[in-house]
Amino acid sequence: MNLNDAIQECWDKIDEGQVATYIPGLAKVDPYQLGVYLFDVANDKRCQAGASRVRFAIESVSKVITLLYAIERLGLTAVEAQVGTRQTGFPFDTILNMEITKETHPLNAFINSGAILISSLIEEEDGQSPFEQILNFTREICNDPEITLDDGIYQSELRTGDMNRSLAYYLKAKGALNNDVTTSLDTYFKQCSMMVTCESLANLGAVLANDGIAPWNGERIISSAAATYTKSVMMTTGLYNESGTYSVKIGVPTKSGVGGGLVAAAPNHYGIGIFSPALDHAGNSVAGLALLELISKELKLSIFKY
Ligand SMILES: NC(=O)CC[C@H](N)C(=O)O
Repeated sequence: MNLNDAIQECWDKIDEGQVATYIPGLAKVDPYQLGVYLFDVANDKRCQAGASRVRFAIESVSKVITLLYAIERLGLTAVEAQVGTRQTGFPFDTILNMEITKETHPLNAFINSGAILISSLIEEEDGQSPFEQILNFTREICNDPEITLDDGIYQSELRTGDMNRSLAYYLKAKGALNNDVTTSLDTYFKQCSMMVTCESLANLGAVLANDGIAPWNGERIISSAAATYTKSVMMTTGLYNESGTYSVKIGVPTKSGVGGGLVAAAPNHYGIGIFSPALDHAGNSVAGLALLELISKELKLSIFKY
């Protein structure tokens, strides 16, 4: 398929969304950007188009990476004991996700409470802070040594992160947080502020699509069980309350971030990274999802159909 034509076809969708304004560093981003990077795992081919080399804040796509890292460090059983795999009927950052259900543990790892909890599971090791370990792991699984923290975004997250603070204190009050509130939140804010490209996310998707093995060098980065678990959770909760909508429309495990990034992993086929910062009401990239839908249909990627 011609990716440039696909971008043209989805371009007008940008006008249906808005960049995230609740984090000032993201409000400044030009909405008129759409980029894609495709990593064909089966045939070891890559192609890209549009704003595929632009760096943007990873935001909630980092929740995939910290989940994988926590599973690698603690084991799947230990992580499953701390966080659920259920959908929520509420936005990703609300305390209702925990208060309504009266559960001690967050419903899943991709709402903010679940992600803060996962970040709290990672402990300082060999003098490396939890964030330093996450950054190193991100560079490895995204095959991108140039990923760094953007201080402007990080400061922005700190300034406007009171909702996340309330979630962390709530978790602490319930006895669910594994580290102190300050460290857990700092790790979370920093992981959201890492700067990636479509290629970095396509590489992450490619590892997941390839059952945990990096297709660029044949080395296993994560266990098969971690890859399977994470893809399942991406399918059911990766696009928040719209996960069901896109399960039907796209049918590929996908995770979004409010920086406009999307990572998709089509098992045994493709790792896909997409960037377009204008978001829908749920916090998902509007043009990005339109483009992913087009790609999924064209390349026959839905896991439910083929
Ligand atoms: N959905 C997202 O990408 C949210 C991440 C953002 N840093 C927040 O905590 O609100």
